Amino acid sequence: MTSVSFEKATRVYPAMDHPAVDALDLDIADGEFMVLVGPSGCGKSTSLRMLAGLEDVDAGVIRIGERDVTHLPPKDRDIAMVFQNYALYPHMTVADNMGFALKIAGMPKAEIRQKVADAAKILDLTEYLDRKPKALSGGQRQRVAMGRAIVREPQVFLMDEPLSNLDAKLRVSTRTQIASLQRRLGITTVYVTHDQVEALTMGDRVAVMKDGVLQQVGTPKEVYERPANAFVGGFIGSPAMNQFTVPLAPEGVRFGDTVVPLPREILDAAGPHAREVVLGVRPEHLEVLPGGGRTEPTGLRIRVDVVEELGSDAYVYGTARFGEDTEPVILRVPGRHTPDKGQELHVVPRPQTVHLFSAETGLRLEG
Ligand SMILES: Nc1ncnc2c1ncn2[C@@H]1O[C@H](COP(=O)(O)OP(=O)(O)OP(=O)(O)O)[C@@H](O)[C@H]1O
Repeated sequence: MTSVSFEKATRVYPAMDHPAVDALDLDIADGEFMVLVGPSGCGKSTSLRMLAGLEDVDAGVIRIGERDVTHLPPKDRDIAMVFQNYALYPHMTVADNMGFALKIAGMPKAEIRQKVADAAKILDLTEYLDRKPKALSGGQRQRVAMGRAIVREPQVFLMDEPLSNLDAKLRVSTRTQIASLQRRLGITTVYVTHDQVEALTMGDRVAVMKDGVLQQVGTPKEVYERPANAFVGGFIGSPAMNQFTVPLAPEGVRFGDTVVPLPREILDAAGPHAREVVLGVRPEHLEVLPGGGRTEPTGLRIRVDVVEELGSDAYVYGTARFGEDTEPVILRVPGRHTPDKGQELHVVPRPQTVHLFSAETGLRLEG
């Protein structure tokens, strides 16, 4: 059983006014693929480096399985790390790069050869074993870096943005390969990325961080469907969730000249003194009201600025007017109903799809 746990793990770099990682509590199960995700500077690499033993832990404890590894040197942790730049030795062949750690550990040559051959087969690298890294494509180099980690049969894989040097198309295919390889090998993996799409498509669970603080841990579906706060709501999902600060009405929230009704428990959760809340609506959950009817159109008025055709769907980038203010809005509409630039639309959120966050704390308001 190789679980990993961070227990109030903290790293404070000298000269920083807040911890780079602030009392991180995170349990990763045996065999789990956990993705740490967040914007640049949120502390995800520092968390991974603390787990690897490459960074001091100023407070708290880190465990791999039952072992307290907080102050163990990297070599005694039974981990293998895949770095962003792959860190391959240019003068060595692929086979020597992959077997290097085993050679240092004193493993007999025949055994090394066998392990390297097995890993090369899994990674489709057999025909490249005698080449030097410079004679490989970016994707092949990435696989050699993976191979070097696999041959060590570690208890835990650590990966820090391992796809960032690949072009967009290769990144998509490689992330599927890594995720299925991890599932086949069943080795507990901690993976760092700033790319939320990568996080959602690869992770069994994702841990979202901001400013050194863990915001939410959950399955991709959980963090997408029930973001714990406005930050997670805005960070997870592409294009981003629309967020509007709107006034509360007795039965719901005022959205343009329409009241969007909300269940009593959610309104109560906003608190007796709240006058405003943050309404989060994903682009696919804003419905365009039919125009040209006899009744006055209601909802929120939006002017269309840009339309991005995707074939089956289109993204509509517009501007909404809120009293004196204007706010950018993104809608996803079926391709056959694409509006024109400059057109005015009236939209309302589909019932049961809105997210409500406190205007003061940003926390999700629950019923
Ligand atoms: N060696 C260091 N000395 C001082 N500050 C550091 C050091 N390494 C990182 N930091 C700071 O700690 C914070 C967290 O950095 P970290 O590299 O963990 O973030 P990250 O989320 O991985 O970002 P990125 O995606 O840009 O790599 C940042 O504010 C960064 O500037």
